[in-house]
Amino acid sequence: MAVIEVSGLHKAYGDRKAVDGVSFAVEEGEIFGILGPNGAGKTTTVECVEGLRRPDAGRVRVAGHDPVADRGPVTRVLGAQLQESELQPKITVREALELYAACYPDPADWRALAERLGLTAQLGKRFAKLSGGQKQRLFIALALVGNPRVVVLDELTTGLDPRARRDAWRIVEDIRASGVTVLLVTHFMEEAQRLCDRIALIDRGRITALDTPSGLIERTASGTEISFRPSAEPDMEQLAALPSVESVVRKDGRVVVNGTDETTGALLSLLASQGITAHQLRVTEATLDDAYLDLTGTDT
Ligand SMILES: Nc1ncnc2c1ncn2[C@@H]1O[C@H](COP(=O)(O)OP(=O)(O)OP(=O)(O)O)[C@@H](O)[C@H]1O
Repeated sequence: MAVIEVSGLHKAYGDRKAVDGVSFAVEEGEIFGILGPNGAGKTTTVECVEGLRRPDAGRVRVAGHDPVADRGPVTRVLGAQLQESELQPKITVREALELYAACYPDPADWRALAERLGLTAQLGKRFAKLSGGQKQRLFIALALVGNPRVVVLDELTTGLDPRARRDAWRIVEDIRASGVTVLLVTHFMEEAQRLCDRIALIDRGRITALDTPSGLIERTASGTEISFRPSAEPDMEQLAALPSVESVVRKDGRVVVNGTDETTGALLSLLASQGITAHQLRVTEATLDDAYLDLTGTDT
């Protein structure tokens, strides 16, 4: 069942079309990624989902409710970690959690939440004294304290060091495992590939592709590259006739075959049947980066 439905969403700031006909549906229990370069319209899209912006046109529903007209019901099902959030510098972690918990009719146990997010030792610490990773973990806790069905995480790991980023990824996986649907905005490929069940690629206000990470990668022109030094000269025509082969070339004493995952096994069997050994074998799979460049023609 779709817990978020967006169809034909348009939003402009003056003459600038920030979102230009975006449609997607997020299924209950998935991590759905919105991936795109700066200024693509990601934040504007999720702000319309959160009810923070009124769409110029189109329909948005969160658990069947209109986020602008039905503010109350939407606030009860949706938790949000906003991009570049701030709290009062002097508020402590405990005070922030208590304050936010008091805003909901059926809040989560904030102490258990703090424990789950590794914040127990920081409960007495003031917001201004927290590290970047601790601040982000607090914002995730505040997004979860209302026991939401859906949580929106916007640029969660921007500015975090690699360790804090990996900690945040584990937390996102844990949130999904607890049954909460996640709408994740990011411009990090690795993050989208690792976490998301499905990804909408957005560029200049439009969705250019929507698929699973592996589905997006399969669509890319750059598939699997297999290269090796043959122990004896192979028959290049036979190599070119293998399944899904796009090209076979000789380069610096190596044979370079471009194909798909299916090509690798067939190639190794053919070489074995001819008594040829593939020395220094390298198999390179396309990544989400390649798919992104192929599908949008833009770098992140
Ligand atoms: N309040 C605003 N007033 C005017 N223009 C805005 C406003 N907010 C966003 N824009 C413009 O709308 C476009 C989309 O911005 P948006 O923040 O939605 O993109 P984004 O994909 O989230 O980008 P980023 O990754 O940089 O946050 C951009 O060109 C941006 O400059």
